[in-house]
Amino acid sequence: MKVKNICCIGAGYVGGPTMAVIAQKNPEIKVTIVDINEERINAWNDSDLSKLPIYEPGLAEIIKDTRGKNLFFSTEIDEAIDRSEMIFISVNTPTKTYGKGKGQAADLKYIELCARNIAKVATTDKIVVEKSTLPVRTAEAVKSILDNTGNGINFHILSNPEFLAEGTAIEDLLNPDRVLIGGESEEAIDSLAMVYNSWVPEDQILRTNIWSSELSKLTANAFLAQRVSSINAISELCEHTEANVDEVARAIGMDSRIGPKFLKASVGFGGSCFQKDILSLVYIARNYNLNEVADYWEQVIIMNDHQKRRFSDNLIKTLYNTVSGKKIALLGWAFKKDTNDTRESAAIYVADHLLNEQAQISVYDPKVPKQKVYADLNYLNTRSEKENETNVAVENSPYDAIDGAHAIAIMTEWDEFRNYDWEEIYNKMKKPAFVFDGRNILDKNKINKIGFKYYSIGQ
Ligand SMILES: NC(=O)C1=CN([C@@H]2O[C@H](COP(=O)(O)OP(=O)(O)OC[C@H]3O[C@@H](n4cnc5c(N)ncnc54)[C@H](O)[C@@H]3O)[C@@H](O)[C@H]2O)C=CC1
Ligand SMILES: O=C(O)[C@H]1O[C@H](OP(=O)(O)OP(=O)(O)OC[C@H]2O[C@@H](n3ccc(=O)[nH]c3=O)[C@H](O)[C@@H]2O)[C@H](O)[C@@H](O)[C@@H]1O
Repeated sequence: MKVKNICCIGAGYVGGPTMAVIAQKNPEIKVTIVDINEERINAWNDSDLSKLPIYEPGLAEIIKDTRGKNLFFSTEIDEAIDRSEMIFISVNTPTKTYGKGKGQAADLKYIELCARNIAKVATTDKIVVEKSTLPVRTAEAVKSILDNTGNGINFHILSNPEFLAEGTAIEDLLNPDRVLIGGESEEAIDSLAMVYNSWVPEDQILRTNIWSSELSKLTANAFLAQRVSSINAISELCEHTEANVDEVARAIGMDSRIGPKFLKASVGFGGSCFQKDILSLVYIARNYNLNEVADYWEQVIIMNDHQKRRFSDNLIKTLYNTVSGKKIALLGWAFKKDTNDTRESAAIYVADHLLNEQAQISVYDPKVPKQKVYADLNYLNTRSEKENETNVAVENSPYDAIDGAHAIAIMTEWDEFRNYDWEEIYNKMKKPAFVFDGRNILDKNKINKIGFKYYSIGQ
């Protein structure tokens, strides 16, 4: 069946870019993205494209091309559901913060609400596509809700996990390594494959059973995160042995069996998904009493927490064992470059740790607004909002952030950081001027020559 109307529930980092590309590549399909968050929908509809709720290179151009033609953003959820033959569920699936599985299991309440909503309003047959990342066997629950609370119509459930990375979302969507579709109904799978076929070659559209598809998404993220934790583990060993982690990464990455990607040592991975998805995998494994499997994957998170912690511990130790009253400038707050997303960013935890040691923090990030920095710190609940406000300054210019600072900590690998006038920065800082490069982006020789005391990861 050729689909004419698509609805996507969830106008977030996945729903927005994914549907924008689907709309651009399928001008004959009307795509409506709906969300309960009115403010977010209004921002997607803003005529000023710099106000879109998500920053992604290339996204604004596609929105400009498609919005109002065959791409629509709306809060009229029921109407969009009933009008569409295919409904993507792209809502958030965060780690549970309450009850059974607290701190580990994925919270599926938003998924269930979507399923109930679809069942309630749908009057014609629907293909329901799981776009959100879900624990393996969630489709069983979704199907049960749809079949038991629906109006006697047919629902086909597909799993179509998303593999885009933030900062390169548009590039990843336009040139995916593969599109994965899991399901039971060949016809439903064909309908979704046809949507992607407008730009993705058939041999890159992988068809599997629904459980393999659900589990592949968690597995892919677990493997990617594991590579980062593996190289970060080696980075600590490098610091004790005079080996250089970037050289080690290059040497092993040239082995075609290992490959060069995802071997960049860092202050620790962040982002909304790696930690949440591994925790979800660990929880599932424990539920099946597979404790060795659970312990194995849990270690990836333990290593990542250790890496964040040892970065700030090292900074404090180097600053003569105290940062009390000292100004520490954090360059970067986003969890990686080219995104305004700060979820689980290492910067939050490093700042929190330094604040516990009574440091004065200043922050500069090219894309993260001031209120987001405070919201991230307040969410931790470590101290009062007032204290965060007093001890943290968020600046609009990097030169203001570093003015009079004892140390700089580079938290995000924004390209612009490389090109700053580091001589001027040096002149404006307290001496000795320390730089802790959590991303290994600066030229060590150049920085040392200026007079900085430079510390990087794994070198
Ligand atoms: N952020 C990323 O790069 C990636 C995320 N994913 C997965 O995609 C899913 C969505 O992630 P994001 O887009 O980052 O989340 P997000 O939090 O940016 O967006 C989710 C949106 O869903 C809306 N929503 C929640 N419940 C709703 C309901 N009942 N009805 C209507 N709207 C509702 C929220 O208001 C929110 O705007 C998650 O499962 C995540 O694991 C997968 C690949 C990449
Ligand atoms: O499910 C998801 O949400 C997505 O999670 C990741 O994408 P994302 O988190 O957006 O970004 P990544 O590029 O994977 O980076 C994650 C974190 O690891 C860090 N990282 C990455 C690579 C590396 O070599 N070293 C390293 O420290 C990054 O700085 C960042 O903090 C995956 O790469 C996507 O395929 C997946 O769809």
